[in-house]
Amino acid sequence: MSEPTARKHTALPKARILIEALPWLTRHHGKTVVIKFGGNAMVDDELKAAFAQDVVFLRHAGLRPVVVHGGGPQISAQLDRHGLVSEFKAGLRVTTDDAMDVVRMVLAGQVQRELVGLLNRHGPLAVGMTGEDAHLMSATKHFAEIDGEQVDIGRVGQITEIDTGAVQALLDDGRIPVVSSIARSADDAHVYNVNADTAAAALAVALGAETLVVLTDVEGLYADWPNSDDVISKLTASRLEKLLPELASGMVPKMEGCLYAVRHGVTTARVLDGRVPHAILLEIFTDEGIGTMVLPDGTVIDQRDKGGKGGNGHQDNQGDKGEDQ
Ligand SMILES: Nc1ncnc2c1ncn2[C@@H]1O[C@H](COP(=O)(O)OP(=O)(O)O)[C@@H](O)[C@H]1O
Ligand SMILES: CC(=O)N[C@@H](CCC(=O)OP(=O)(O)O)C(=O)O
Repeated sequence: MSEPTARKHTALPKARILIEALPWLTRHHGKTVVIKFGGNAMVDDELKAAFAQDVVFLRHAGLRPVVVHGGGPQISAQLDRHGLVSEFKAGLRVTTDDAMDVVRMVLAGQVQRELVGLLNRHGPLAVGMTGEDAHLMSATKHFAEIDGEQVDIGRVGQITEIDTGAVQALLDDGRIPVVSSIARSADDAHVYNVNADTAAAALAVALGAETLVVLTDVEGLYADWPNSDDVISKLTASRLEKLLPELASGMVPKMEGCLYAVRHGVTTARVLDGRVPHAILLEIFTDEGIGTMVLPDGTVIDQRDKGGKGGNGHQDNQGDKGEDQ
């Protein structure tokens, strides 16, 4: 009759793992988390399935997850099939009227549908929408700024207004909104292409989210990219602001989005490696913080403050203290 005891012992590590999550479950319960799922982190089927599991896990753990997705590589591939070139200026796609049709078709008709399908394998949870639906995102024309000049990049929008009503209703109903980064035009009958990082950050602020999570295809924000692969584990808004001019194109909208989010009420913004399976669960529910965490200025971070504001396994990065306080 010793078997039940032996079985209990073998299961103990699992219990420890669950208990490790307890402070995080307590802290995040009922909180809104906006997750940006990016194009380059989105190309592997196993990773996509793991991402969907993580988001459903968050929902069942009592959080209110909202997914905003990109699809840059998928858009570029489809434009190529149509014989249209992909050109980026200041990190944004130059979007002609023809290209806009393709962007909308790929994001809303292909990428979003796939994500909704993956999430709904776990139950009737995900509902897809674009920024056009129920006036979720309104935008006006955005001009890229290159060397101090305003450059016309076509139908690229800057968000002017967010109406969170439909998203809040879905969240209140226990659903997982999956949002494509296309905005309705505030001034004509057409739509605008919005960078998905920017859209996710704006939505996180409008929803009063606790956390913005941006998945990408690198470990996090590198301190001296491309010369070194030292990841900045944690930094404050002011330090990030100083680093922004040194960042290269793909990271610019991500880190600008993180900065905007923490400067407008979001408690933490995190950039995570979407190539790591279950990166979201590791980040949110374990002591091993991964990736880069951006915190509002003046946040006091204590490694022992498990489950407290900003206190998971993220190590202080040198130079992070003092200059930002
Ligand atoms: N300081 C930096 N730290 C990390 N990545 C950087 C940095 N500066 C530029 N990058 C580049 O930004 C890329 C991420 O942006 P992007 O490819 O647009 O991501 P996604 O497709 O996930 O939205 C990285 O693959 C890297 O090449
Ligand atoms: C204006 C602009 O550049 N829009 C992006 C929208 C998709 C996106 O942001 O996708 P990723 O997150 O995968 O890069 C684009 O057309 O590629």
